[in-house]
Amino acid sequence: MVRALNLGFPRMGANRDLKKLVEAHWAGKIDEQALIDGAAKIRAAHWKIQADAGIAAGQIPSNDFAFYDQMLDHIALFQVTPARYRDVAAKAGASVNELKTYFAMGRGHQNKDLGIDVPALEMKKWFDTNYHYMVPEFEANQTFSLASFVKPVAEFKEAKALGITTRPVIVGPITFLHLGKWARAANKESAAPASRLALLDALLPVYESLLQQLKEAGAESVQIDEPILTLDLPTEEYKPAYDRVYSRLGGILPILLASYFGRYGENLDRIVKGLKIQTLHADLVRAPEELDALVAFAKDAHVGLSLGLIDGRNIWKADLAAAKATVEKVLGQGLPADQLFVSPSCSLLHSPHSLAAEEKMNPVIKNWLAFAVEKLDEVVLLAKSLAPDTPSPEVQAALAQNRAANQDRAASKLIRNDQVQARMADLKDDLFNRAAPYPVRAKEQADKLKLPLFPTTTIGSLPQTKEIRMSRLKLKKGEMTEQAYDEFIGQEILGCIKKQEEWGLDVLVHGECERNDMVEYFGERLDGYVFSQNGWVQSYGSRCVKPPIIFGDVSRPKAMTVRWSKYAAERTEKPMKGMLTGPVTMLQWSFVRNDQPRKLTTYQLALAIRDEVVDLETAGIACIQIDEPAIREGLPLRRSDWATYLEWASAAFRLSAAGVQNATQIHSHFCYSDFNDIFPTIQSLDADVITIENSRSDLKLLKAFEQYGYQAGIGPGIYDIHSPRVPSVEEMKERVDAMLVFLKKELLWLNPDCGLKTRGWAETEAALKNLCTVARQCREAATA
Ligand SMILES: CN1c2c(nc(N)[nH]c2=O)NC[C@@H]1CNc1ccc(C(=O)N[C@@H](CCC(=O)N[C@@H](CCC(=O)N[C@@H](CCC(=O)O)C(=O)O)C(=O)O)C(=O)O)cc1
Ligand SMILES: N[C@@H](CCS)C(=O)O
Ligand SMILES: [Zn+2]
Repeated sequence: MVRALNLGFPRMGANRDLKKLVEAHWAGKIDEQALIDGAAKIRAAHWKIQADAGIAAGQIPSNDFAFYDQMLDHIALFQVTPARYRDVAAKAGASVNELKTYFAMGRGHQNKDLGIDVPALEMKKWFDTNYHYMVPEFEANQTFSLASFVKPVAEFKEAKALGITTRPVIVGPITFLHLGKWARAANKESAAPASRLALLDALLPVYESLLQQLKEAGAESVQIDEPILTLDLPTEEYKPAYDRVYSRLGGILPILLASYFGRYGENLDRIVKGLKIQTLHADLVRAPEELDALVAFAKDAHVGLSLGLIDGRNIWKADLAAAKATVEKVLGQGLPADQLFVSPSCSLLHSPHSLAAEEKMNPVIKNWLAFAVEKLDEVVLLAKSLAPDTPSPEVQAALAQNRAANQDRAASKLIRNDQVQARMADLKDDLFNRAAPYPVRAKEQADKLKLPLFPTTTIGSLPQTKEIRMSRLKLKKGEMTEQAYDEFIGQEILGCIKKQEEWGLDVLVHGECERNDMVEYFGERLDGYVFSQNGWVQSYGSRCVKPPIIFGDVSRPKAMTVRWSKYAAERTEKPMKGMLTGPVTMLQWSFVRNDQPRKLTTYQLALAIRDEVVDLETAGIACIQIDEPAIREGLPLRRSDWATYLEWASAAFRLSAAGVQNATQIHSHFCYSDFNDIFPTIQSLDADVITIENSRSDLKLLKAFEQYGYQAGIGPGIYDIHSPRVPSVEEMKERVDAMLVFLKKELLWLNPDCGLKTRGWAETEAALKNLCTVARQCREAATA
């Protein structure tokens, strides 16, 4: 029998229960025991959903739960907690336990009375997803040991007590080391070895002990996630490491080795071959072309295969007939059915919980979708359809429904817009380029905007207070009229303008208070998009996003932002920045149609944004920012695939921006500063000003701007907004002076990092006042 298997389930719960639980705990509204009990209830509910769906015994994951992040769980489990967090516990005494230390690593910890002020660990994108993980930090002489609370064992036992046999999931040792970094101090000491794999000797015994404990607790197998196997890896270094790890761990428990988000490629032959594993999981949604190689590998190595045929990264119903045909092909090649599993392509962490709560969605489109709970049903249905005996009438009916839904989608008039198609067929080259080169534009912009040296601005959003979010909730529930909501938003924008004028900022923003999210807001206003009521996906910690869904050709029925931008611009003498989300980020942070290449969808988005850019200009907006924070995260995981992506991503941005006059200043923003490997692409965007998140990065990264002779405006964030800490004038001035080593003063803009929406007003106000003081000091120094 081919069996149904799952790799991971979304943690947040049907109603973002985990978010509410941990945030209530952080706010001091519930104690630690209530948090722990609440989390156990969420886990129990999720195991039951999977068991009830029919995921086979032993194929349900455990330890996929985390209060904050799975990598952070491993940091705590292996006691890799950096000393500064252990100091928190020491200073705070008994009031700080393991869980508090865990949250301190996730979100930082401040207690002025006790002299504690530690920022969070670094956070990074999890591969090409919109999920973020906490980066483990290693000392040169790092030691590892199991914490007294062995979470994977505890959760396995917890499920077992509920009558559910699970397979614990752990992040593999090589992925754990690869995704980590050397602590700064270790970096400085030349004693730090070149490769973090040097730490394997110390780490491996801890994994052995963990697997041993899992075995003693009754686990029959373990899932080890090694997603770095989809990356380019230096074989000569990684092959011996993988051999060593899996020969030792594979001797303790049967291993399901899982990689996802792409192909194994040459790593299959060069690294995975010969490893002591029982089953190999492959993402056949991202890499269907790899099937034959996988089957040959599995036969040769006598290894089972988990065929990841149900898309864990998107929300479309699977084509179960095609998936069934794929499995039958594998069976036809002589792989025994009892060594075959059908599964989601990756953990369902990246899928929203369930469609059940979607009461308002167009039922025609809803019928095309599957969220996590529905994906489990697909996996199980696929397994049942492969049973040797004739499928039951229920199975046949469900398969027929699946076929009908996919046929309905393919033939639907809803997905096609002839006007969009006509524009797409007529994309002339000049649409992709500004009328004049940068130096000409810069002069016209300077004449128009008359900005001082070191112009100051922010990245767009200002604090989204509880009051703003509650007003939006009331509007949604019909408890507030649209008129009252609009009046409220108008007042909020006015407040934002007054504050910015008072502090002395040069280019103002309206504050984005009318937006729930920088992608969802636009998705709600574009045709070809549908949005969910409850399709939340974890982004980091307790923060979630609700990606809108692109189901058809994208177009803009009417202006999306002009009303509030114009309103704001008319209420100040200072330039007001229009604020848009760029086409690549719209694509990257949405669920995207899978029936045409992503490039075409991005160009459609670019045309819609282009129309908005032109309308903003017509409305008198002289600076327009097109945010592209996700352009780098969209980079394919394999270097050989980069060039194609970068070419169309850059073209899409230019298509969105190039419709304006020379005197209109196009800004763009990126949430990262390490451009070294894609700098020519950044240059090719031809923006007039770029702002980047930089305060937590090494200033040396700015060297690329000098090296490549960057000539346009550049605003590296001069303070970190991720903490309520207010940076002093001196501290920011020092940072600006250090930046001037790499950047010409004529090009430098002064701004904070992005994301002020997550901050409160008190610290925002104090920090931005200081930032304006720094600008004044810089100007005085430059003219002295
Ligand atoms: C820049 N980032 C973003 C990414 N992706 C996006 N799609 N958007 C981004 O901004 N990826 C990279 C980073 C990730 N960073 C963040 C930062 C912050 C959040 C965040 O704050 N998420 C919020 C949800 C935002 C939202 O949609 N808010 C709605 C309110 C929804 C809601 O919860 N309402 C409550 C009532 C209100 C209340 O009690 O506060 C309810 O319905 O019960 C809105 O403003 O209307 C979060 O809370 O998780 C995400 C990613
Ligand atoms: N304009 C957005 C960009 C976030 S990446 C903001 O300021 O929050
Ligand atoms: Zn950003």
